[in-house]
Parts: sequence; structure tokens; C-alpha cells
Amino acid sequence: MSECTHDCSSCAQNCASRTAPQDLHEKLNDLSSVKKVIAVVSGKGGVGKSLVTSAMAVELNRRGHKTAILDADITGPSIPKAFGITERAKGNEFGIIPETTKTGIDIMSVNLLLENTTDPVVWRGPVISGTVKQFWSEVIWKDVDYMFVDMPPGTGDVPLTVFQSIPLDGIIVVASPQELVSMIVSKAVKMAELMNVPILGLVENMSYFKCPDCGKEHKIFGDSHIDKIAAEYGTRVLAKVPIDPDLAKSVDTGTVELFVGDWFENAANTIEDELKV
Ligand SMILES: Nc1ncnc2c1ncn2[C@@H]1O[C@H](COP(=O)(O)OP(=O)(O)OP(=O)(O)O)[C@@H](O)[C@H]1O
Repeated sequence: MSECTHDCSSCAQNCASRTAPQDLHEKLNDLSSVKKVIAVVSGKGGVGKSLVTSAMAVELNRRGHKTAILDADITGPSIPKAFGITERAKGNEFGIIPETTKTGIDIMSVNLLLENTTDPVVWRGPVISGTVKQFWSEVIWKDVDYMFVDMPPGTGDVPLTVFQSIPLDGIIVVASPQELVSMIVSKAVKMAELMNVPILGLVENMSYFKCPDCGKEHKIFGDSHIDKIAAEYGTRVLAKVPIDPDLAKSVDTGTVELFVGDWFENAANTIEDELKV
């Protein structure tokens, strides 16, 4: 038998090395320090995953924690836009330097590397997951308390590779009321179990619309089932976020750090309690 290279993909031997559980996590840059990593996932695109990721980083930053966002949504990167960042990331001999927002949140996204941010990223799965791995291992993440990872939507191959390569401490699932929430939560829970990462809870986005004139709440996308589903899967509801034109405007105009609202307070409390830094 030839000498073991520990690369099971090119070897047919059924030895102890193959059957032992393998740690596929990428190594962090030597100059980085990240205490807790939270992935934000959704069943499909457009349900507000980036908005929730941004708002959570802002909320915990407001509480005095150093926060960061790794934008792993390579084909739909919306984090730099939410924070109004247009500069390109720079690097030195030790690694890539993330861009820092006005209030001090560190960010890395493929949009900070593209020549033209409106260019589509038409990359195949392995290139996408390779980029995310580099965002973890080659970026210098300095003294981060909480890092939020804006995951690629869905539970397919790319999010799975991201799950495997970054050591996650918890997962937040974002869904909207009109989705097949039960199925999405079920898939996310199974994926989390497979990876041995706890689900911190569910966020229902676009939950209702509060009429600015009469104050009445309207369920635009129908009744919510999120409480029942959370109970069914033994998890909790972290937030019910309304459809809010001001919130949308803050994300779409690069001023998410200025958003006003208490919708993310409970979620931030839970993170502070569950993942102490
Ligand atoms: N609660 C909300 N109220 C109003 N607008 C919202 C809300 N949540 C999200 N939006 C708007 O919906 C759009 C999609 O949101 P966002 O980019 O956060 O979704 P996403 O799930 O990250 O999508 P993708 O996976 O395609 O990046 C944005 O223009 C955002 O401003």
C-alpha cells in the first residue's frame, strides 16, 4: 500500500483515515480572531436574508460588540450596498483587508473585488465555494466578537460547502410568511443537525404591514405559522419584522446603520445569551 496522503478523494483504501470523522474547516488567517460565527440562511433568494444579516450586525455593534459580515452570497452580493461601501478591498503580504463601515463593522464581499459591481458573477459551484473559503482564511478579521455570514440562498451544494468549511456557532433561519416555511425550516434543521450546529432561531421577515395612518397591522402575505413551526422543531422565533419602507430604503440607499426600530432586539439578546463572548 502506498503512503497515505490523507486525500481520500484519490484513494480507494477503506482505512481508518477514511472512516474517521474529518474536520473540513478551513484555517483562519494567523492575524485573525473571530469569537463567534453565525450563519444567516434562507430557503430562497429575496426574502430579506441580507437585510437581517446587516441589521443583526448593526444591532450587536450598537451594543459595543465588534461585528463583521462575511458575504458568502457570491452570486447576489448585497452587503456592501446596504452599508454604502463602494471602495475596493486592499491587501498586503499578510492577507486581504476587509472594508470597514462608518460605524466600524468589517465587511468582505465579492463586490469589493470586482472591477465593476454590476458585472454578474457567473461562476460554477466549486469556484464560488473556493472564494468563500478564501474570505474566511485569507481575510484579516481583527478582534471580531460576532461574525455574521450571509449565506447563499437554499440548502444546495454551495451552502453545504460553506457550512463545512467555516466553523459555525449558530444558524438563523430567515423566511417570509408566504413561503413553504415548514419545509424550509425542516431542511435547515436537518442540515444543521448534520453539521452539528445549533439553530438559534427563526426570523419571519415581511411579517405584516403597519398602517402609518391608523396603526392597524395587515397580514399582506397571509397569516403567520412561524410560532407553530418553531415549536414543532424545538426552536424559537427571534423576530417578526414588518414590511417597512424606511427599512427597505435604508438598505437600498446604503444607510442600514441608521435604521430605527426595535425588531432585532430580542434576536440580539438571544445571541448575547446563547453565544457569550
Ligand atoms: N422587512 C422589509 N421591509 C421592506 N423591504 C424589505 C424588507 N426585507 C427585505 N426588503 C427588501 O427586499 C429586497 C430583498 O431583500 P434582501 O436583499 O435582504 O433579500 P435576500 O434574501 O438577501 O436576497 P438575495 O438572496 O437575493 O440576496 C431588498 O430590496 C430589501 O430592501
